[in-house]
Amino acid sequence: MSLVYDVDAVVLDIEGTTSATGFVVDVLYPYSRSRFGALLSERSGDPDVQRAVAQVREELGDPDADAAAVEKALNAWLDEDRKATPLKTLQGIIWSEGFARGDLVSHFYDDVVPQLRAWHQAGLRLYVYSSGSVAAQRAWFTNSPEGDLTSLVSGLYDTENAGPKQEPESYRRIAAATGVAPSRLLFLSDRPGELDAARAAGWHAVGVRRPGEPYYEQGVGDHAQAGTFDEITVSTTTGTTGSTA
Ligand SMILES: CSCCC(=O)C(=O)COP(=O)(O)O
Ligand SMILES: [Mg+2]
Repeated sequence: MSLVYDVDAVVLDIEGTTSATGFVVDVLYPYSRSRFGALLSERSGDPDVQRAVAQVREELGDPDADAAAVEKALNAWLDEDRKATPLKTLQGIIWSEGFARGDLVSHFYDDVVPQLRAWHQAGLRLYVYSSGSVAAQRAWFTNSPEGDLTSLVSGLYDTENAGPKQEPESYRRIAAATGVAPSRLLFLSDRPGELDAARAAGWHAVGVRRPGEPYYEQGVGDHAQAGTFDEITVSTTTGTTGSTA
């Protein structure tokens, strides 16, 4: 099936779409798991840590949960791969420091970076909307195997600044923030619930189905689908580029 879109911006999911879930789960998750304890005990005065800990306590329904209980909850959510905002905030702090230190280098599928460069060159704006925190996204694009890609990206959205990925309102919020009309936005994701929410907000949506990814067998419902970014032709009749990531 030929996938051709005239839009002004492409919004990218990361895990399962630009990048392998296996890499996130096998490399990034253990990296954060082994560092939650130190973060909670040594950086409890950091405002981002404080905010995330308050959110964990709220989710637990226990305002007095101590550091051990908070760490236990974070590890349980990691085991379930639950995309809880405070978990993602704390992971983002740990990962961005790991990327800056040179412990970590991100992963992109081979077809992704050439296509992002081509779309950017053609005048399309590129945005990211991921459950991973904005700090994690910035580190991810800064520390790619192909060097710093942040100049390709015009903005970063996560569940904290935009809201849950399966709710149409989050996509309306992103459209308003970018100033791009919903009908001029294309969302690429591996998860049908996210594609449904984007479409309900008036966006174009394409499901990316890569063999070996968790949602590959389930498919993307009645959404248009692509196996790689090469299969998606995107052009813009009105767009201009810019990078604010
Ligand atoms: C650089 S973000 C790391 C991946 C991650 O933690 C995550 O939750 C990604 O979820 P997505 O919404 O991109 O599928
Ligand atoms: Mg995903």
